[in-house]
Amino acid sequence: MTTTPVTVTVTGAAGQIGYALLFRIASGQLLGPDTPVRLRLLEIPQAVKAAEGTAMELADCAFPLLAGIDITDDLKTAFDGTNVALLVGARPRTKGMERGDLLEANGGIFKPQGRAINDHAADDVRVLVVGNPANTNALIAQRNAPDVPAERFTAMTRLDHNRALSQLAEKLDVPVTAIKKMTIWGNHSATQYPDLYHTEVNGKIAAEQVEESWLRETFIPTVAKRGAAIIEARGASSAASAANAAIDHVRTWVDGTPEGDWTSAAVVSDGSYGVPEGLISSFPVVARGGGFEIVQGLQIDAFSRERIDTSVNELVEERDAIQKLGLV
Ligand SMILES: NC(=O)c1ccc[n+]([C@@H]2O[C@H](COP(=O)([O-])OP(=O)(O)OC[C@H]3O[C@@H](n4cnc5c(N)ncnc54)[C@H](O)[C@@H]3O)[C@@H](O)[C@H]2O)c1
Ligand SMILES: O=C(O)C[C@H](O)C(=O)O
Repeated sequence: MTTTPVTVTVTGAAGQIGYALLFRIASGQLLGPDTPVRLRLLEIPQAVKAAEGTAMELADCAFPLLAGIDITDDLKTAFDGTNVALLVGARPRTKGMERGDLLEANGGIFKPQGRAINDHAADDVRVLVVGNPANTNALIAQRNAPDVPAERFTAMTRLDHNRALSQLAEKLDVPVTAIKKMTIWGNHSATQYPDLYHTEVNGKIAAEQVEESWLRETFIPTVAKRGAAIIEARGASSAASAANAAIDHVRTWVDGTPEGDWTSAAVVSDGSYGVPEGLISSFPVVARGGGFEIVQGLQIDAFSRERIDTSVNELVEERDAIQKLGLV
């Protein structure tokens, strides 16, 4: 067993995702059964007491791998020496709020967090942004952390990826383990493009095993609008499945993707597949040697091209909006 604990910072720790996430991190599901973790919980002052309650419950679990918990509303303390930063807390969209207002409100959160990560985090810090709008919040944080290698900032589309696996497995009546090379392209929003033209089910292309009408009229909208469907059904946004996807994302990032498969993550574009350089967009990625690499050389048909462009254009608009607001 490694003896030096890894410091994991979770923002929005008193929220619903925080509650579903922290116990799994402390039990070793994020970094494996041999790695002790020290948790740093960041909350706004009004929610620090609730975070303290969660910390009491964490203590009551007597997790052997939990080396300590700090709770704070101070950014420097939260990110001091952090190795893994899970940026979950965000300003939700409320009635009457325009997209620009949402980006501005989140800029007030992710700009200072990016700076604090830049100034205080460990040299090997890895950042996963979960709080919405996740891709653009990640871009704000990344651009405000110029000393941290850009590829350490990612945003979460693993939940969309997992949703796509599950929908396809149900349609074809196969276990999810029969499915490889699923891809989510673009933004974690309703414009995202879940792509079945490269996905393999038992070694054969998935798009050739389903009706085109199902793929276009059922599969894509079901995956892309699943978040809204959960909110409608639960009266609250997805929490346990979002926490699960965050665990999957970091675990894959650290451990690597299995041979012959890939996953989806929103990473800084290097211009691959016509996605403007610097945007944080979802791609098919493999994880190797502790980093994500965009899968190269896939043929993109006209239908997929249009779908990818639509989602990427939305990201371009969000980037332009945050530039105008002086957030990056
Ligand atoms: N990327 C995805 O796939 C995905 C999936 C589900 C939810 N989400 C998003 O994750 C975010 C969190 O969801 P939730 O259900 O846990 O929300 P929640 O409202 O239950 O919790 C959010 C928490 O963040 C805290 N917070 C707000 N501003 C903060 C700040 N500046 N610093 C630290 N903490 C702060 C709040 O006090 C609150 O406790 C939302 O933006 C949601 O839309 C993303
Ligand atoms: O919180 C939301 O708006 C939805 C969430 O991003 C989800 O995909 O479940």
